[in-house]
Amino acid sequence: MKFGVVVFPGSNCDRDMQDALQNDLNQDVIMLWHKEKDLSMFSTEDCIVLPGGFSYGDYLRCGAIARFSPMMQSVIEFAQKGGKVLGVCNGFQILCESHLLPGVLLRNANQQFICKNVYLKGVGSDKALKIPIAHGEGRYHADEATLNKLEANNQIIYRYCNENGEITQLSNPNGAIRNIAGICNETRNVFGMMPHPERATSDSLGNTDGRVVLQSLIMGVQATVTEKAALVNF
Ligand SMILES: NC(=O)CC[C@H](N)C(=O)O
Repeated sequence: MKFGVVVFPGSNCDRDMQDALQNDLNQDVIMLWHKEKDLSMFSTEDCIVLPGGFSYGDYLRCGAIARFSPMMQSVIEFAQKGGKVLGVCNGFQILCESHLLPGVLLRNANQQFICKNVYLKGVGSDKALKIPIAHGEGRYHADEATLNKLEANNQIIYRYCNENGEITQLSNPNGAIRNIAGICNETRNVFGMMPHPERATSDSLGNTDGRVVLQSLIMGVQATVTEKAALVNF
């Protein structure tokens, strides 16, 4: 499995993602400039990553301009063929703006940029993962019908929780509806999350919980059997 990491003007987590995948998880990584369009070196077993950052300075809405980059047309076609796509933070915002994932990311409830460690729970898992967030527009929102569909299809992959894995209002850092931190599409090949697993993959960073998240992409498994069911195509 190969990874392609798309670099937009204003991306700032592209090198972190490359480093985490290459050096901490021993994967092949190709960096892709957003003005390019060629994804012919990737098969549908591979994964294109849209990293975090401030593409186009977050003008209009986060991700609203990056969505029109030439590379995004190829990413959309790649996803439609069943190729795997992961969007982290700004990448998640771009995936929602591109309609590869349902819903939107709104300004945080407290109107502040929030940069801290939070806890996440994978669907069906008891273990809380400690992963950093760093965003100003991370409050996931969708209409009731979409949310009910996401729940029914097990598409809500990660929710904010407390240290003990309890999903509470206090453990929700940005006011995201139903504590949603990450979702996947119906066909389970496009995945977006606000927290940054690539910032938590090495002992030198003092946290390796992000490895569980990225490993699930690589191995096609999640930490638990239930999570595996939820991420069946990963
Ligand atoms: N770390 C990031 O990707 C930041 C995302 C986006 N620019 C925001 O502030 O919401």
